[in-house]
Amino acid sequence: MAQLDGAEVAKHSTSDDCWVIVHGKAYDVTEFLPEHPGGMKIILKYAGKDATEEFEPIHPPDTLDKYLDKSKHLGSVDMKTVEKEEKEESPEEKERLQRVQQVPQLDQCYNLMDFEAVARRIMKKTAWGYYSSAADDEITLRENHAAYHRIWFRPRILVDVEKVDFSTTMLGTKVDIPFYVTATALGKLGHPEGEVVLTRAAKKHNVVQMIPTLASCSFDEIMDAAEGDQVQWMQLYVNKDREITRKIVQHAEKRGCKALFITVDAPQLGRREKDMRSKFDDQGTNVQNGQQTDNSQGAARAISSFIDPGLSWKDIPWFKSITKMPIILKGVQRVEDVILAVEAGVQGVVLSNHGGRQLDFARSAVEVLAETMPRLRELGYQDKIEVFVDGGVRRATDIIKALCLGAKGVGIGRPFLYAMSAYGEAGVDRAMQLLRDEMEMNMRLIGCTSVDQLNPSLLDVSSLAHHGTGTPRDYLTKWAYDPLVNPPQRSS
Ligand SMILES: Cc1cc2c(cc1C)[n+](S(=O)(=O)[O-])c1c(=O)[nH]c(=O)nc-1n2C[C@H](O)[C@H](O)[C@H](O)COP(=O)(O)O
Repeated sequence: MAQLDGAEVAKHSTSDDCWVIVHGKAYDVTEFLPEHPGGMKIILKYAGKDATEEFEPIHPPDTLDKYLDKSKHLGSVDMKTVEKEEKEESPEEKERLQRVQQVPQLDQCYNLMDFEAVARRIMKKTAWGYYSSAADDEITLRENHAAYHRIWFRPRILVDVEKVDFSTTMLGTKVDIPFYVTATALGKLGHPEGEVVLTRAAKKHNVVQMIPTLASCSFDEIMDAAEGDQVQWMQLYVNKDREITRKIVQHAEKRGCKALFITVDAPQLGRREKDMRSKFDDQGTNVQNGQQTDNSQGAARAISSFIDPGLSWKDIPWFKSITKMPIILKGVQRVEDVILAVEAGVQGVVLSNHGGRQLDFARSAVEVLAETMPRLRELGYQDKIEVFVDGGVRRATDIIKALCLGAKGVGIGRPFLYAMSAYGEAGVDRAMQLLRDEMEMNMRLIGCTSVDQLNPSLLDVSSLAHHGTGTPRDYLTKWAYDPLVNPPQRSS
């Protein structure tokens, strides 16, 4: 079949007749336009043109093969005949590219928050907006990390802590350190290779990677990037069309995924205003000219219209009928639902509020954990289910606190995205190594040599449930004795 000419494709550039080019091939998307989850405007912006750069971070490469009828695949395009759009870099983009040139040396990152600081300065606005955003006023986003600061250690002393081993098992898989890479969508917003960067770093540190439904890479690309007996889990957003969900789950099991994490806290994706704002700007929608603004709610809403808000406990038996993989409910937020999960016969829960991206003012996972484990022990359920937490974990002390309270392990999201976005695989590798070094030191300092010694007696959680009550200002110290504020006056 002769190659299509760029000028020919350019003729099809209206909402009644719309062709786009992706990865050197032309597609007739006219009938698909009204169904596009991200709205029509973003496609029409590239009507008759090459849309690859915009398409790439949001859609796995096999998207068009999977979801666009073959009759709309028009064949390859002679890209030499496609007019290149001269993109004038905005002043902000010029400044950002300068900051990229001045990125700090990787070994100047000493903790996970350093990666966030660098990523914030160098990431594209859309990417930073999507990764960093959380729901509404982002109270829960901040509470997720702050809650760990309300837990204090009661360390043991005079324990021989020369040999420390913090390996453990999660859902039957032996891991070197009790965290896993949790599911976070759209990896290619931060790095051109996307989620496979996390796969390689997870292999190096023998930690598990959870593959997101909404990955930029295709599921098979991420599975293929795994090496040897590397373990990966599948995170699932349940589709309204259960046949699609069945196919995804059974394919994941066939490919060797070792567990199915069903996300249950997102019947609708949360309202993430930073994400919405950046999408709004990037589309150059000019509300001043009275145009109907695109109602795309940012990347999140654009990619999630398929999620079934009707998912409920009555669906669990169906999931157990279509897969032998252990089933874990990700996004449980109260002990009553953990008990229902045990009674529904699932193998685990992740206590999580989606990194604060869903219901604002949901409690932190670690607070729910402190409520849950004593109740499970009362009911004799503590060995019937594996309990994980995620959200706001930024230090090994956070991991140790969660394990002392009874978690099997913790999921970590944004820090690895930021490390990947700023420094690629080397960044994720360093982030994991930093956590490993912190784990070794802090296990020693609390007087433990293995994970099974971690228990609630090592913690003081008496402040944990006190949300946001700071300690009263000690003005006496501040004003009367603080030499920086009131330097001693020379006596006359
Ligand atoms: C940061 C982030 C988190 C996402 C995430 C995308 C990003 C950029 N996405 S989302 O687009 O739909 O919201 C997912 C997702 O695909 N599926 C999911 O189960 N959790 C998703 N989460 C939540 C994630 O699995 C953890 O619950 C959360 O990241 C833990 O908090 P930290 O980021 O503070 O570690």
